[in-house]
Amino acid sequence: MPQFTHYAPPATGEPITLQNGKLNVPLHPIIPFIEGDGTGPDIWRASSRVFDAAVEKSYGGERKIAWYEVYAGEKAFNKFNEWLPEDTLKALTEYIVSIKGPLTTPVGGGIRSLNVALRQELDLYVCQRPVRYFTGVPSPVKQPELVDMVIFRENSEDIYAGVEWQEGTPEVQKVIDFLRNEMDVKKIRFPETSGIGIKPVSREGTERLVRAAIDYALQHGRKSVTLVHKGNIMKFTEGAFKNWGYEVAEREYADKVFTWAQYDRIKDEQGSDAANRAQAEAQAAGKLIVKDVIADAFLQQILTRPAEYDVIATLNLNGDYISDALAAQVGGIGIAPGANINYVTGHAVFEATHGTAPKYANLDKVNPGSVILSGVMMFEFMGWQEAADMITRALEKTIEQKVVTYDFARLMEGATEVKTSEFADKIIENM
Ligand SMILES: NC(=O)C1=CN([C@@H]2O[C@H](COP(=O)(O)OP(=O)(O)OC[C@H]3O[C@@H](n4cnc5c(N)ncnc54)[C@H](OP(=O)(O)O)[C@@H]3O)[C@@H](O)[C@H]2O)C=CC1
Ligand SMILES: O=C(O)CCC(=O)C(=O)O
Ligand SMILES: [Mg+2]
Repeated sequence: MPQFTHYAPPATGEPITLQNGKLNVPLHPIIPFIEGDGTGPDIWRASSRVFDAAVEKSYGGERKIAWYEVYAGEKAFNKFNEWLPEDTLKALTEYIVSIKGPLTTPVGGGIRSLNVALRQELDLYVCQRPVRYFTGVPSPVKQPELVDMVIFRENSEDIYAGVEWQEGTPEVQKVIDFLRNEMDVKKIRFPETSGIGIKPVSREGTERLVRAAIDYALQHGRKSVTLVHKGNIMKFTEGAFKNWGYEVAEREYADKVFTWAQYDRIKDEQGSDAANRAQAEAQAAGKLIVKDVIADAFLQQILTRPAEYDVIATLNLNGDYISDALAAQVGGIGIAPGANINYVTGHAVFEATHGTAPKYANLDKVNPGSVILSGVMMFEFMGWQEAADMITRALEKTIEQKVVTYDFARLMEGATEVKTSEFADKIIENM
């Protein structure tokens, strides 16, 4: 057990451990949580009551979470003069499964984004974000129920790695000189006034992400995994992501998948009819289809043909944009959950897709649904399926009763608008 300097774990409760690649969850697991900034405290107060009630009602007192508050963001800075204290990293590492609210990005600090820093420190290489429709939620599209996707966003590489240099600094000048003088780069349009960012995308990073997406799809009986990329332009990063994705699928899942790369090879050698036949046979045999689409086409097709997409594997920045776009399509960011996971070490930090929504801080106003559904994902990850299902059913019922927070109420006819805390009360009542 590591030594904690400022805040120690609760006296009762036991750690979750990893044994032979499987999580071992005790009856009273210690689970660290970060309340979050802005609307985080309002949302956490409401969500944690829902979690405790679901566990109590599902297991009659036999199981109970020992919550362990750890600090990051503004609360950590105000208490300890640090944005991301060492104790927090130790706790998230030691106790394996944790949950957090949204965190503000410090202005002018050394840390670019606390969220990205957490993902990098724990090497949480998958950002997993399921997107489905809940009956009754106001949506801007005609058939939101056709959206049922799970995004696997690469969480450790890409332009998000933060390798960039500011315009006008000696550092950026050095990089530009290197590119021009040693790498024969002639295409930087305004070299004297450019900032430069570097986009690393690796074979290992791609393979572990695509592996996680395929494993998930196979375990959950999904029909396809789509690699979303902009490889026609960024050939050695996003294009390589596509190629490496197909390679790992064919190499490691040969008897379980049929890829569009295979389709193309059959088409080249034997013609379209043979390729279509091969794909139809693979589908009839229950094989998972691994396909790809260019990111801009994907963003229009999720609106025009959402039923064609299922599990999505994509790079970091594409995944960030796609998460919010799909969340909006099924009714908004207020109910968009997520998780940052390392499927090898078992480490997982659950969190909403949205940010701190600072203009609503301390108004007890915003929708806690995203964090509540992130908790559902956490319970599923822990194998506490009964608690997860109880929350999902109660949330569905509450929305069907049109008891909703402001974000849904403003778009729904006949809705009863409630506060964050009252929404949680109603969910608990509906359990
Ligand atoms: N993982 C994380 O911790 C993340 C942190 N951030 C950080 O959050 C801060 C604010 O970012 P910003 O770009 O404003 O994005 P936000 O997601 O915080 O807010 C944008 C808008 O989304 C809507 N919204 C967000 N959360 C909710 C909710 N729970 N219920 C209902 N509506 C909601 C609101 O819309 P409306 O105005 O229409 O009511 C809000 O104004 C930044 O510092 C950013 O870096 C951002 C993303 C993720
Ligand atoms: O860390 C941040 O401020 C933004 C992160 C983000 O937008 C996301 O994870 O979706
Ligand atoms: Mg985002």
